Amino acid sequence: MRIIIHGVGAVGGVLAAALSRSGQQVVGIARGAQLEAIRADGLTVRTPQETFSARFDCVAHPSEITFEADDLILLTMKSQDTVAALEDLRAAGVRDQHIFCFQNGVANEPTALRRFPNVHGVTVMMPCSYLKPGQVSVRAQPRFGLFDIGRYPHGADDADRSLAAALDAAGFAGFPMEDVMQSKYGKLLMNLGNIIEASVGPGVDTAPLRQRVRSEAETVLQAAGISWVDVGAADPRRDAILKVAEVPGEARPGGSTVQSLRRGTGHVETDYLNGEIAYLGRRHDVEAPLNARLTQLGADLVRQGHSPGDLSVEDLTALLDGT
Ligand SMILES: NC(=O)C1=CN([C@@H]2O[C@H](COP(=O)(O)OP(=O)(O)OC[C@H]3O[C@@H](n4cnc5c(N)ncnc54)[C@H](OP(=O)(O)O)[C@@H]3O)[C@@H](O)[C@H]2O)C=CC1
Ligand SMILES: CC(C)(CO)C(=O)C(=O)O
Repeated sequence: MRIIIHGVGAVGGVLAAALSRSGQQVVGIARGAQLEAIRADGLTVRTPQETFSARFDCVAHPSEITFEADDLILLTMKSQDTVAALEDLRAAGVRDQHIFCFQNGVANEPTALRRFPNVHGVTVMMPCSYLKPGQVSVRAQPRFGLFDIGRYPHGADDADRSLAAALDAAGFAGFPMEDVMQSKYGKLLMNLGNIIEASVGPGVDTAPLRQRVRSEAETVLQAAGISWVDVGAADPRRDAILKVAEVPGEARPGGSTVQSLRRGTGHVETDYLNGEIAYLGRRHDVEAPLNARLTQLGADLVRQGHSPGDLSVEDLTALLDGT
Protein backbone atom coordinates (compact mmCIF):
# COMPACT_ATOMS: atom_id res chain seq x y z
CA MET A 1 0.00 0.00 0.00
CA ARG A 2 1.50 3.30 -1.11
CA ILE A 3 0.19 6.62 0.15
CA ILE A 4 0.06 9.24 -2.61
CA ILE A 5 -0.14 12.77 -1.20
CA HIS A 6 -1.43 15.21 -3.79
CA GLY A 7 -0.52 18.79 -2.80
CA VAL A 8 2.48 18.83 -0.47
CA GLY A 9 1.87 22.09 1.38
CA ALA A 10 1.16 22.48 5.10
CA VAL A 11 -1.23 19.56 5.70
CA GLY A 12 0.24 17.38 2.94
CA GLY A 13 3.77 18.13 4.09
CA VAL A 14 3.26 17.12 7.72
CA LEU A 15 1.44 13.97 6.58
CA ALA A 16 4.07 13.02 3.99
CA ALA A 17 7.05 13.53 6.29
CA ALA A 18 5.57 11.79 9.34
CA LEU A 19 4.13 8.85 7.37
CA SER A 20 7.41 8.40 5.52
CA ARG A 21 9.39 8.54 8.78
CA SER A 22 7.15 5.80 10.19
CA GLY A 23 8.07 3.47 7.32
CA GLN A 24 5.15 4.00 4.93
CA GLN A 25 5.88 4.21 1.22
CA VAL A 26 4.91 7.79 0.38
CA VAL A 27 4.81 9.53 -3.00
CA GLY A 28 4.23 13.28 -2.90
CA ILE A 29 2.91 15.46 -5.72
CA ALA A 30 4.20 19.02 -5.37
CA ARG A 31 5.13 21.95 -7.55
CA GLY A 32 7.44 24.92 -7.86
CA ALA A 33 10.08 25.68 -5.26
CA GLN A 34 8.50 23.25 -2.82
CA LEU A 35 9.08 20.34 -5.21
CA GLU A 36 12.69 21.40 -5.85
CA ALA A 37 13.43 21.73 -2.12
CA ILE A 38 11.90 18.34 -1.27
CA ARG A 39 13.81 16.64 -4.05
CA ALA A 40 17.07 18.27 -2.97
CA ASP A 41 16.91 17.94 0.83
CA GLY A 42 13.66 16.26 1.85
CA LEU A 43 11.05 18.02 3.98
CA THR A 44 11.65 19.44 7.45
CA VAL A 45 8.83 19.54 10.00
CA ARG A 46 9.01 21.80 13.05
CA THR A 47 6.80 20.78 15.99
CA PRO A 48 6.49 21.94 19.62
CA GLN A 49 8.62 18.97 20.71
CA GLU A 50 11.08 18.27 17.90
CA THR A 51 12.26 19.14 14.42
CA PHE A 52 12.70 16.29 11.99
CA SER A 53 13.36 15.80 8.30
CA ALA A 54 12.15 13.05 6.01
CA ARG A 55 12.88 12.05 2.44
CA PHE A 56 10.19 10.59 0.21
CA ASP A 57 9.61 10.29 -3.53
CA CYS A 58 8.09 13.46 -4.94
CA VAL A 59 6.85 14.12 -8.47
CA ALA A 60 5.56 17.19 -10.29
CA HIS A 61 2.44 15.58 -11.75
CA PRO A 62 0.26 12.46 -11.38
CA SER A 63 1.26 11.44 -14.93
CA GLU A 64 4.70 10.53 -13.50
CA ILE A 65 3.13 7.84 -11.28
CA THR A 66 2.15 4.34 -12.42
CA PHE A 67 -0.86 3.93 -10.15
CA GLU A 68 -1.47 0.59 -8.44
CA ALA A 69 -4.81 -0.85 -7.31
CA ASP A 70 -4.06 -0.55 -3.60
CA ASP A 71 -2.67 3.00 -3.65
CA LEU A 72 -4.41 5.34 -1.21
CA ILE A 73 -4.64 8.89 -2.62
CA LEU A 74 -4.81 11.82 -0.20
CA LEU A 75 -6.05 15.17 -1.57
CA THR A 76 -4.34 17.90 0.44
CA MET A 77 -4.76 20.94 -1.79
CA LYS A 78 -7.16 23.82 -1.11
CA SER A 79 -10.74 23.20 -2.30
CA GLN A 80 -10.39 25.63 -5.21
CA ASP A 81 -7.63 23.39 -6.65
CA THR A 82 -9.55 20.12 -6.34
CA VAL A 83 -11.18 19.91 -9.78
CA ALA A 84 -7.88 20.37 -11.60
CA ALA A 85 -6.23 17.77 -9.37
CA LEU A 86 -9.01 15.24 -9.94
CA GLU A 87 -8.80 15.75 -13.70
CA ASP A 88 -5.04 15.15 -13.57
CA LEU A 89 -5.57 11.97 -11.55
CA ARG A 90 -8.17 10.71 -14.01
CA ALA A 91 -5.90 11.43 -16.98
CA ALA A 92 -3.11 9.57 -15.19
CA GLY A 93 -5.20 6.41 -15.03
CA VAL A 94 -6.71 6.56 -11.52
CA ARG A 95 -10.02 4.66 -11.43
CA ASP A 96 -11.06 2.63 -8.36
CA GLN A 97 -8.33 3.69 -5.94
CA HIS A 98 -9.53 5.10 -2.61
CA ILE A 99 -9.39 8.90 -2.55
CA PHE A 100 -9.37 10.71 0.80
CA CYS A 101 -10.25 14.42 1.01
CA PHE A 102 -7.99 15.80 3.77
CA GLN A 103 -9.55 19.22 3.24
CA ASN A 104 -11.82 21.71 4.93
CA GLY A 105 -15.31 22.33 3.63
CA VAL A 106 -17.78 19.75 2.38
CA ALA A 107 -17.62 20.31 -1.38
CA ASN A 108 -14.59 18.17 -2.24
CA GLU A 109 -16.22 14.80 -1.58
CA PRO A 110 -19.18 15.24 -3.97
CA THR A 111 -16.81 16.71 -6.57
CA ALA A 112 -14.62 13.61 -6.33
CA LEU A 113 -17.60 11.22 -6.28
CA ARG A 114 -18.71 12.51 -9.69
CA ARG A 115 -15.49 11.09 -11.11
CA PHE A 116 -14.45 8.22 -8.83
CA PRO A 117 -16.35 5.51 -6.92
CA ASN A 118 -14.31 5.23 -3.72
CA VAL A 119 -14.29 8.61 -2.02
CA HIS A 120 -13.67 9.31 1.66
CA GLY A 121 -14.05 12.42 3.77
CA VAL A 122 -11.50 13.34 6.40
CA THR A 123 -11.92 15.98 9.08
CA VAL A 124 -8.51 17.58 9.55
CA MET A 125 -7.78 18.86 13.03
CA MET A 126 -4.15 19.84 12.63
CA PRO A 127 -3.00 23.46 12.90
CA CYS A 128 -0.04 23.58 10.55
CA SER A 129 1.84 26.00 8.32
CA TYR A 130 3.87 26.12 5.18
CA LEU A 131 6.94 28.12 6.28
CA LYS A 132 9.16 28.14 3.20
CA PRO A 133 10.13 25.68 0.46
CA GLY A 134 11.09 22.43 2.17
CA GLN A 135 9.81 23.45 5.60
CA VAL A 136 6.45 23.13 7.37
CA SER A 137 5.37 23.27 10.99
CA VAL A 138 2.62 21.78 13.11
CA ARG A 139 1.43 23.36 16.37
CA ALA A 140 -0.05 20.41 18.21
CA GLN A 141 0.90 17.83 20.80
CA PRO A 142 1.08 15.06 21.90
CA ARG A 143 -0.27 13.96 18.48
CA PHE A 144 0.36 16.02 15.34
CA GLY A 145 -3.24 15.79 14.21
CA LEU A 146 -6.63 14.20 14.83
CA PHE A 147 -8.58 12.88 11.83
CA ASP A 148 -12.14 11.57 11.52
CA ILE A 149 -12.20 9.30 8.47
CA GLY A 150 -15.07 7.64 6.59
CA ARG A 151 -16.55 6.86 3.20
CA TYR A 152 -18.57 9.51 1.42
CA PRO A 153 -21.49 9.80 1.80
CA HIS A 154 -21.42 7.31 4.69
CA GLY A 155 -19.92 4.08 5.96
CA ALA A 156 -16.46 3.00 7.03
CA ASP A 157 -14.43 0.31 5.29
CA ASP A 158 -11.06 -1.45 5.35
CA ALA A 159 -9.40 1.46 3.54
CA ASP A 160 -10.48 3.80 6.34
CA ARG A 161 -9.18 1.37 8.93
CA SER A 162 -5.85 0.83 7.13
CA LEU A 163 -5.26 4.53 6.76
CA ALA A 164 -6.22 5.20 10.39
CA ALA A 165 -3.72 2.53 11.53
CA ALA A 166 -0.97 4.06 9.37
CA LEU A 167 -1.74 7.51 10.78
CA ASP A 168 -1.71 6.23 14.37
CA ALA A 169 1.71 4.67 13.79
CA ALA A 170 3.03 7.95 12.38
CA GLY A 171 2.12 10.16 15.35
CA PHE A 172 -1.42 11.16 14.38
CA ALA A 173 -4.76 9.86 15.64
CA GLY A 174 -7.19 8.47 13.06
CA PHE A 175 -10.82 7.66 13.89
CA PRO A 176 -12.81 5.66 11.33
CA MET A 177 -16.45 6.72 11.59
CA GLU A 178 -19.72 5.76 9.90
CA ASP A 179 -20.93 9.30 9.26
CA VAL A 180 -17.85 11.39 8.68
CA MET A 181 -19.79 14.24 7.08
CA GLN A 182 -21.37 15.09 10.44
CA SER A 183 -17.85 15.70 11.68
CA LYS A 184 -16.98 17.67 8.55
CA TYR A 185 -20.00 19.95 8.98
CA GLY A 186 -18.88 20.49 12.59
CA LYS A 187 -15.45 21.50 11.29
CA LEU A 188 -17.05 23.74 8.65
CA LEU A 189 -18.71 25.72 11.44
CA MET A 190 -15.26 26.31 12.95
CA ASN A 191 -13.76 27.37 9.63
CA LEU A 192 -16.34 30.15 9.12
CA GLY A 193 -13.95 32.22 11.23
CA ASN A 194 -10.99 31.72 8.87
CA ILE A 195 -11.79 34.78 6.75
CA ILE A 196 -12.52 36.83 9.88
CA GLU A 197 -9.05 35.99 11.18
CA ALA A 198 -7.50 36.80 7.82
CA SER A 199 -9.28 40.18 7.67
CA VAL A 200 -8.25 41.48 11.08
CA GLY A 201 -5.11 39.40 11.62
CA PRO A 202 -4.25 36.50 13.94
CA GLY A 203 -4.58 37.03 17.68
CA VAL A 204 -7.31 39.68 17.53
CA ASP A 205 -10.38 38.90 19.66
CA THR A 206 -13.32 38.37 17.32
CA ALA A 207 -15.36 35.97 19.47
CA PRO A 208 -18.65 37.94 19.28
CA LEU A 209 -18.46 38.25 15.48
CA ARG A 210 -17.60 34.58 15.09
CA GLN A 211 -20.54 33.62 17.27
CA ARG A 212 -22.96 35.63 15.11
CA VAL A 213 -21.61 34.07 11.93
CA ARG A 214 -21.75 30.59 13.41
CA SER A 215 -25.30 30.92 14.70
CA GLU A 216 -26.48 32.14 11.31
CA ALA A 217 -24.85 29.04 9.81
CA GLU A 218 -26.43 26.71 12.37
CA THR A 219 -29.87 28.07 11.40
CA VAL A 220 -29.07 27.40 7.75
CA LEU A 221 -27.86 23.84 8.43
CA GLN A 222 -30.98 23.10 10.49
CA ALA A 223 -33.22 24.40 7.67
CA ALA A 224 -31.31 22.21 5.23
CA GLY A 225 -31.79 19.16 7.47
CA ILE A 226 -28.04 18.74 7.95
CA SER A 227 -26.74 17.52 11.30
CA TRP A 228 -23.26 17.96 12.67
CA VAL A 229 -21.09 17.00 15.62
CA ASP A 230 -18.96 19.47 17.53
CA VAL A 231 -15.28 18.87 16.82
CA GLY A 232 -14.08 22.07 18.50
CA ALA A 233 -12.84 22.71 22.01
CA ALA A 234 -15.76 20.70 23.46
CA ASP A 235 -14.63 17.53 21.67
CA PRO A 236 -13.59 15.28 24.61
CA ARG A 237 -10.82 13.61 22.55
CA ARG A 238 -8.84 16.82 22.36
CA ASP A 239 -7.65 16.81 25.98
CA ALA A 240 -5.66 13.62 25.61
CA ILE A 241 -4.73 13.84 21.93
CA LEU A 242 -4.48 17.31 20.52
CA LYS A 243 -3.50 20.42 22.40
CA VAL A 244 -2.50 23.48 20.42
CA ALA A 245 1.06 24.39 21.39
CA GLU A 246 3.63 26.85 20.13
CA VAL A 247 6.59 25.87 17.99
CA PRO A 248 9.76 27.37 19.51
CA GLY A 249 10.83 30.52 17.68
CA GLU A 250 7.77 30.66 15.44
CA ALA A 251 5.54 33.74 15.37
CA ARG A 252 1.79 33.05 15.52
CA PRO A 253 1.17 32.00 11.90
CA GLY A 254 -2.65 32.09 11.70
CA GLY A 255 -4.96 29.60 10.02
CA SER A 256 -4.94 28.41 6.43
CA THR A 257 -6.75 31.45 5.00
CA VAL A 258 -4.33 33.85 6.71
CA GLN A 259 -1.49 31.87 5.14
CA SER A 260 -3.01 32.06 1.64
CA LEU A 261 -3.50 35.82 1.93
CA ARG A 262 0.00 36.34 3.33
CA ARG A 263 1.59 34.29 0.56
CA GLY A 264 -0.43 36.11 -2.08
CA THR A 265 -1.49 32.82 -3.67
CA GLY A 266 -4.19 34.68 -5.64
CA HIS A 267 -7.09 32.80 -4.08
CA VAL A 268 -8.64 31.88 -0.74
CA GLU A 269 -10.93 28.99 0.18
CA THR A 270 -13.79 31.18 1.44
CA ASP A 271 -16.20 30.24 -1.38
CA TYR A 272 -16.13 26.70 0.03
CA LEU A 273 -16.44 27.71 3.71
CA ASN A 274 -18.71 30.72 4.28
CA GLY A 275 -19.77 30.28 0.64
CA GLU A 276 -21.13 26.82 1.48
CA ILE A 277 -23.48 28.47 4.00
CA ALA A 278 -24.48 31.19 1.53
CA TYR A 279 -25.22 28.48 -1.04
CA LEU A 280 -27.28 26.36 1.36
CA GLY A 281 -29.16 29.44 2.57
CA ARG A 282 -30.09 30.36 -1.01
CA ARG A 283 -31.17 26.79 -1.77
CA HIS A 284 -33.35 26.56 1.33
CA ASP A 285 -34.74 30.11 1.42
CA VAL A 286 -32.94 31.12 4.59
CA GLU A 287 -31.24 34.51 4.79
CA ALA A 288 -27.49 34.23 5.44
CA PRO A 289 -26.24 37.78 4.93
CA LEU A 290 -23.21 37.52 7.23
CA ASN A 291 -21.76 34.48 5.51
CA ALA A 292 -22.65 35.89 2.08
CA ARG A 293 -20.81 39.14 2.87
CA LEU A 294 -17.80 37.27 4.22
CA THR A 295 -17.69 35.19 1.04
CA GLN A 296 -17.61 38.34 -1.05
CA LEU A 297 -15.03 39.84 1.29
CA GLY A 298 -12.69 36.89 0.70
CA ALA A 299 -12.77 37.53 -3.04
CA ASP A 300 -12.35 41.31 -2.54
CA LEU A 301 -9.34 40.94 -0.23
CA VAL A 302 -7.58 38.76 -2.78
CA ARG A 303 -8.44 40.97 -5.78
CA GLN A 304 -7.33 44.13 -3.97
CA GLY A 305 -4.08 42.51 -2.81
CA HIS A 306 -4.72 42.86 0.92
CA SER A 307 -2.55 41.37 3.67
CA PRO A 308 -3.85 39.72 6.86
CA GLY A 309 -4.86 42.37 9.40
CA ASP A 310 -5.65 45.16 6.92
CA LEU A 311 -9.14 45.58 8.42
CA SER A 312 -10.00 46.65 11.96
CA VAL A 313 -12.70 44.79 13.90
CA GLU A 314 -14.82 47.97 13.61
CA ASP A 315 -14.42 47.99 9.79
CA LEU A 316 -15.36 44.36 9.58
CA THR A 317 -18.36 44.72 11.89
CA ALA A 318 -19.68 47.65 9.85
CA LEU A 319 -19.20 45.67 6.65
CA LEU A 320 -21.07 42.67 8.04
CA ASP A 321 -23.89 44.87 9.32
CA GLY A 322 -24.11 46.58 5.96
CA THR A 323 -23.62 50.02 7.56
N1 LIG B 1 -3.15 24.70 7.35
C1 LIG B 1 -3.94 24.25 8.33
O1 LIG B 1 -3.71 24.47 9.52
C2 LIG B 1 -5.16 23.43 8.00
C3 LIG B 1 -5.61 23.28 6.70
N2 LIG B 1 -6.74 22.53 6.47
C4 LIG B 1 -7.24 22.33 5.12
O2 LIG B 1 -6.34 21.47 4.42
C5 LIG B 1 -6.35 21.77 3.02
C6 LIG B 1 -4.93 22.11 2.59
O3 LIG B 1 -4.54 23.31 3.27
P1 LIG B 1 -3.02 23.74 3.46
O4 LIG B 1 -2.17 22.55 3.59
O5 LIG B 1 -3.03 24.76 4.53
O6 LIG B 1 -2.75 24.44 2.06
P2 LIG B 1 -1.33 24.78 1.40
O7 LIG B 1 -1.59 25.87 0.43
O8 LIG B 1 -0.29 24.96 2.44
O9 LIG B 1 -0.98 23.43 0.64
C7 LIG B 1 -1.63 23.02 -0.53
C8 LIG B 1 -0.53 22.61 -1.48
O10 LIG B 1 -1.10 21.97 -2.62
C9 LIG B 1 -0.38 22.40 -3.75
N3 LIG B 1 -1.17 22.11 -4.93
C10 LIG B 1 -2.39 22.57 -5.26
N4 LIG B 1 -2.79 22.02 -6.42
C11 LIG B 1 -1.79 21.21 -6.82
C12 LIG B 1 -1.59 20.39 -7.97
N5 LIG B 1 -2.53 20.28 -8.91
N6 LIG B 1 -0.42 19.72 -8.08
C13 LIG B 1 0.53 19.82 -7.12
N7 LIG B 1 0.40 20.58 -6.02
C14 LIG B 1 -0.75 21.26 -5.88
C15 LIG B 1 -0.18 23.87 -3.49
O11 LIG B 1 0.81 24.41 -4.33
P3 LIG B 1 0.84 26.02 -4.60
O12 LIG B 1 1.31 26.64 -3.31
O13 LIG B 1 1.78 26.12 -5.73
O14 LIG B 1 -0.57 26.42 -4.93
C16 LIG B 1 0.27 23.81 -2.01
O15 LIG B 1 1.64 23.50 -1.91
C17 LIG B 1 -7.33 22.95 2.86
O16 LIG B 1 -8.61 22.45 2.55
C18 LIG B 1 -7.35 23.58 4.26
O17 LIG B 1 -8.52 24.29 4.52
C19 LIG B 1 -7.38 21.88 7.48
C20 LIG B 1 -6.98 22.01 8.77
C21 LIG B 1 -5.84 22.80 9.13
C1 LIG C 1 -9.10 25.25 12.63
C2 LIG C 1 -7.96 25.77 11.77
C3 LIG C 1 -7.98 27.25 11.84
C4 LIG C 1 -6.64 25.20 12.31
O1 LIG C 1 -6.66 23.81 12.40
C5 LIG C 1 -8.12 25.32 10.35
O2 LIG C 1 -8.81 24.39 10.06
C6 LIG C 1 -7.48 26.10 9.28
O3 LIG C 1 -6.41 26.69 9.48
O4 LIG C 1 -8.06 26.09 8.18
